[in-house]
Amino acid sequence: MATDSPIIIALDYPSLDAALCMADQLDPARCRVKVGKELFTRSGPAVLDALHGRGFEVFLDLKFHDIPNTVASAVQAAAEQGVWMVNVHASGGRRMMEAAVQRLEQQHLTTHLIAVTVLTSMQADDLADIGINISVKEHVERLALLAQHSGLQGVVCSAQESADIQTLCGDAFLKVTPGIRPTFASVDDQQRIMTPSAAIEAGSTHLVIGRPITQADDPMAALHMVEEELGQR
Ligand SMILES: O=C(O)c1cc(=O)[nH]c(=O)n1[C@@H]1O[C@H](COP(=O)(O)O)[C@@H](O)[C@H]1O
Repeated sequence: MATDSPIIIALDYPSLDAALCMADQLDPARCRVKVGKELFTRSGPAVLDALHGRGFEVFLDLKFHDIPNTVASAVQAAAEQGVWMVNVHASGGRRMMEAAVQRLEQQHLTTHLIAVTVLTSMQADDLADIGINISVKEHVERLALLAQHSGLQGVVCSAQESADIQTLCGDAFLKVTPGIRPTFASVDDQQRIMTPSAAIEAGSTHLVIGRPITQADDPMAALHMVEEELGQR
């Protein structure tokens, strides 16, 4: 079931049962869901089947980063399981990203392929630690352009960079932004954050939201507040 909502709920849970308990409270007409490393490592492809069976479009967030052939094969495996979106790390480089794009094209697979630029938990000093001595903004811009030139459909970035990327890469290029923090939520381990409405205003096409909803005392009330902030309810 396709939805127009920009909201993607991060199902960061340690078991299939816990993830499905949350999914069963959600409506696939009102949001998409994201399966990440913890849940997929514990539950395997069964979680994808269960979520697809409930009508959800799924973002499989495994952030592949490896040699080109390995990443192309992993992206193909994800797409063959019918996921709506899958991601790689842009820092894996042009040849890695191009190999993944080519593989999807060769296999006639239409899964959206996007690239992580700089993780939303990172700041300039984290980049300096790994030998990158330019600003977060410059590095995100560089990786977004590289992803676009490699044929990807968009990037994962912080909403703080959405406006820049919109200017550089255009409206149609997807800006999938975690680090979303409604005013009622705690910041947790995120660094480059924005509220849902500010993120959309800045040009984000999709908002990834986890703990502010999944760890709320009343997750459905928290989701409702986000939808109200976005003028969806
Ligand atoms: O690719 C991602 O989804 C991702 C990239 C990034 O830069 N930052 C980031 O937080 N994420 C994911 O987005 C989700 C954010 O969750 P919360 O911080 O709980 O809202 C987590 O599942 C992260 O793994």
